[in-house]
Amino acid sequence: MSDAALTPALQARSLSKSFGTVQAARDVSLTVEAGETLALLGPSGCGKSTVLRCVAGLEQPDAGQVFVGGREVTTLPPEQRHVGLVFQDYALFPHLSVLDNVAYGPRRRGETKLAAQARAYEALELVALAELAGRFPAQLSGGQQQRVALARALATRSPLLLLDEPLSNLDEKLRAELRSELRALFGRVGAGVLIVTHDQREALALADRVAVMRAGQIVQVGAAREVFREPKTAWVAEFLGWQNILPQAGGTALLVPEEALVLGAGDPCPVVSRQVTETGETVQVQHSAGPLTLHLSAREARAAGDTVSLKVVPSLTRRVPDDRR
Ligand SMILES: Nc1ncnc2c1ncn2[C@@H]1O[C@H](COP(=O)(O)OP(=O)(O)OP(=O)(O)O)[C@@H](O)[C@H]1O
Repeated sequence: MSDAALTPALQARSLSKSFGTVQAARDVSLTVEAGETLALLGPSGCGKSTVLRCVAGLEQPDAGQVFVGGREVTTLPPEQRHVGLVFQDYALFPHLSVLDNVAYGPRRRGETKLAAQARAYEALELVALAELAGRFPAQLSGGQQQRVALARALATRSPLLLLDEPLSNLDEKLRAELRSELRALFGRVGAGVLIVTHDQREALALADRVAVMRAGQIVQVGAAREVFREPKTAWVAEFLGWQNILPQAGGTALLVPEEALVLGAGDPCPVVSRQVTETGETVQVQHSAGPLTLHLSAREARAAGDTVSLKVVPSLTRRVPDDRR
């Protein structure tokens, strides 16, 4: 492996940033390896965009350092950092063709018109839009415009791509389509990708690793599946969509995954509420361990009456600190 492949695409070291009395980022450190996608995931206002903006050079951190491809860029302006940016409002130039929108960056950095356009074509091919190169932004769908914005970032050939909620302006169908396209695209491009999102599904679908942020700090980082399967605290579990988090004595909580629930065994538990879903029903039952939510198939739902026999397999549950307040 070459040195370039070993050098991380991004290293952020102990970044802190305050706005007045709001500490938007507190001692945030993260690494994005070359070819890796890391999702920065957290609720609205937790500081995700602030971290991204400090990395991009759109915000100057109060403390900490930023290295892109091994080069320190902490005090450099955005255009000298060699990063590709894609933001929520991916504002394309309306008066330029798709090709010229994508060629704009390379052109500004001094490439000849021909070289810049060749590079733009290459980037448009990566996002499967080369045949629309002659159109103007107003003649494209929202999803196509978003792909042009991506192509524009790809045309920079930066070792690091920064994406802030890149799919948030699209409808659900397009989001689902682009999600799977993006993952394949990131794989082909080989750049490191830092993607900011508050959408758990997006993080799981797109990222190799996930860093969960809360109130300016990273509270858990790891392989995406591992973080979703093994949240370290009750707050992280709740944020990631876990439904069965039972408060316990001593400031802890019991995490009960669905696979720890065995239907048809154990005590009969009263059904407290039930809701029809696409695949069956979601029911809440009162178990001796506490209230539990479970998803029943249509057949199981038909068999369930006012009570459901339910056993919790203790070895599949986990006790974690309850830090939700
Ligand atoms: N330029 C600014 N001036 C003042 N406060 C700011 C500024 N930018 C961000 N903040 C504050 O810093 C905190 C973190 O904001 P940030 O935009 O980084 O959060 P976020 O996690 O990206 O949120 P969202 O998902 O809603 O975009 C918030 O309390 C926000 O109000």
